[in-house]
Amino acid sequence: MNYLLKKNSKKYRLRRLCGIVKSSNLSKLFRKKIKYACRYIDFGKHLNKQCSWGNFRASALLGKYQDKENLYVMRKNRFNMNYNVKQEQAMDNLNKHGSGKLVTKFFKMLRQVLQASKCLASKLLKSIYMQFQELNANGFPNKTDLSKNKGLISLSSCGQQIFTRSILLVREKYTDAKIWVCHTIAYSFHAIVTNLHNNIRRCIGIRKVKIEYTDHRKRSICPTSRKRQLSVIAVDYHATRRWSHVRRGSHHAVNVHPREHSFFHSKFTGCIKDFIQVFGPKAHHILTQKFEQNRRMFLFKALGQTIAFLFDTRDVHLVMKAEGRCPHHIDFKHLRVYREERDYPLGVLVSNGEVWRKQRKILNKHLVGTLAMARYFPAIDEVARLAVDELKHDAMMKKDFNVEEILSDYAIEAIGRVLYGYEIGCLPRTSKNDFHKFAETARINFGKAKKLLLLPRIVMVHHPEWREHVKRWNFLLKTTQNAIADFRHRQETAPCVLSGLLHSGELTEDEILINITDMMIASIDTTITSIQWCLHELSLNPECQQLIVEEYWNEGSNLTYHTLHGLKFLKAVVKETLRLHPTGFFTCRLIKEDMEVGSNRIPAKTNVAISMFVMGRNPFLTTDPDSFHPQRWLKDSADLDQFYQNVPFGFGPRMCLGRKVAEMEIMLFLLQFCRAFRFYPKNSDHIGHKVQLLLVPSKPIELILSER
Ligand code: HEM
Repeated sequence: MNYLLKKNSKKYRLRRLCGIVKSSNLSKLFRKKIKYACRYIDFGKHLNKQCSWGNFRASALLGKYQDKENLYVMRKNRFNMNYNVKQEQAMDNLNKHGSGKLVTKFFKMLRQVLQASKCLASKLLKSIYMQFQELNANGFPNKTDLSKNKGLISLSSCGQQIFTRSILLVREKYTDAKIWVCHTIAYSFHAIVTNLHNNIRRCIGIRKVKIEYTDHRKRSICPTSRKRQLSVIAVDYHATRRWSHVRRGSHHAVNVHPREHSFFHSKFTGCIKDFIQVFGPKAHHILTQKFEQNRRMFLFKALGQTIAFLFDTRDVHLVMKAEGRCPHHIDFKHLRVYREERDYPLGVLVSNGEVWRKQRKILNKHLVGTLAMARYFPAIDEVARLAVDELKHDAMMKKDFNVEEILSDYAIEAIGRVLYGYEIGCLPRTSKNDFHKFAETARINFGKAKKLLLLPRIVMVHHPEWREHVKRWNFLLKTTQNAIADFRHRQETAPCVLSGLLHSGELTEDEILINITDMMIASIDTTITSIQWCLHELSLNPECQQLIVEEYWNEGSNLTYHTLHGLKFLKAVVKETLRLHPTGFFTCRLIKEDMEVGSNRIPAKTNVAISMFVMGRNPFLTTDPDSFHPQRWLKDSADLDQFYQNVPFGFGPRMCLGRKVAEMEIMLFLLQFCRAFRFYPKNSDHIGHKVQLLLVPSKPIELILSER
């Protein structure tokens, strides 16, 4: 019969109620009274309907306490605790009407209660939501907080919406957290939880939820037992701790176990528009939005490609731990196809697996060790001084100068000296040469790459842009070939990467050609942009400029590679700038094995992307994430969250090959620049970000310089 009635209709609920009452050994008269009284009961249109249904049913069952005393106890426990029903009014009613009319009066009172609860429940909802917001802002409770009772949130057993919302909030942060619920009345709780099922499923985007009722010793318990009396919800951070401070036996633990869920049915899937935007100028903005919505992961699936963006440091750490000896990078298809068609080796940037590992090991010897870096220090220091001298000269002659132009010359010359060991003619400035053209071509290539990257191979090689791409790459390789030939003709050069590679004979000529070209390309724009951002932040914070200079004088003016690394504040300025403005704003890995991210399973061979921009500004990892505050890096910490806040060069064995060179270039330029000038922004315009494969300033950074 019930099934013929529309679900959730008043009549349907009534029938169900009667069914319950029947089974609870009540007198015939009592059942009749209930039936009658039900007509007057407000089912809580303004509340979540199912939620008032849960309360009502629980309350109705309690109606079997027919004597005055018990009703009072029930009323006190149940209603006064949660709904603030006026006790005296209820007592008056009881006294006036006596026990004969008790049942009818009980339902009248219940109606009042439900009406009163409308506004109270919404208040409660608000307050619990606020508590969660506060917890969100201050970080979720950790073990210590839990033991101090922080993180306990009182919850009305009626608050289905609240409960769902709370679970949702908790799950956003800790998907594998256990949710502990201690409740007022097991009956109503069970009803709510059963009804909640659907809501939870909808909210957290999983298909099936298995709910287990266990006590604090993990023993199964009957959900309909009526022993428990407390109304608390809390989160056990690592699901290892028991609620020792909650009275023994006074709570139930409800473990919400998501059943295994297919990754490809995740509700956090972006549409094709999102996917294209992720390669557009507002990509950083889109990712920040997705992070705010989903906190943990977001999936872009379009044009035959799937990328899962991970936002949580724990997941990123898992990726890093699982990547092994040979991390698999995203496929730079446009470069790979060009090289394969011409029988060139793929080089360290494009290759994967053992081929990559072999080359990377050899290149590491020349670009990563302290010994190698110390050898390049004098050359880069000299180029930094030359660049600042040029600026001083321009300032003295009151010439119009462009910091970006000088920075470009600096970046090309500095990497040129590291790779080739001789002056490549960009600083001191002379006329434009092939390396200027090389940098310009590389820049164009960077900008156009995304168009080709999105196309399938067969379409890509027939696209008009492909011909241009080939021409540009022919030029880039030719320039490197000429530079290598030039190196061979020279009698003497400073220590450099090329001499090391040629002498060791570990790489073939073609491998050297491709890797040197890639390194040159990878270094120029990344370094220019990073220095620009540093200058921008320092111009807004003149006290930091002063601190850099003071630190330099305190360390003693004899600068070497080792004393440079003693300049802690300068280092912190670079770190803080790259946290706020990571030039390469995301990196990718192809995961080799299935990975669990909360309730989702990411299958092996999926591209996983990690956004340094989003992680750097994650409010859960640091306080005041949008402000420039280098001091936060002055105390060393082994904290995982802090580590992943600052990964502008990537992480693991596949981390940027030129990290040490880039850091040295940036630090030396800033040091010389701050020693020479005080500088301020030319206008007060806000400078935002724009993505051109790299994260660059949305407007040119213009400075006013005054000599120190
Ligand atoms: C501030 C400047 C720089 C930034 C922000 C930067 C950033 C990055 C990032 C984020 C990656 C990907 C790392 C990963 O996937 O985990 C990368 C890779 C790479 N970078 Fe840099 N980079 C910079 C300067 C340089 C310089 C100066 C060189 C040249 C010596 C260079 C050469 C490379 C190469 C060859 C790779 C590929 C490494 C591999 O796949 O094994 N980069 N860089």
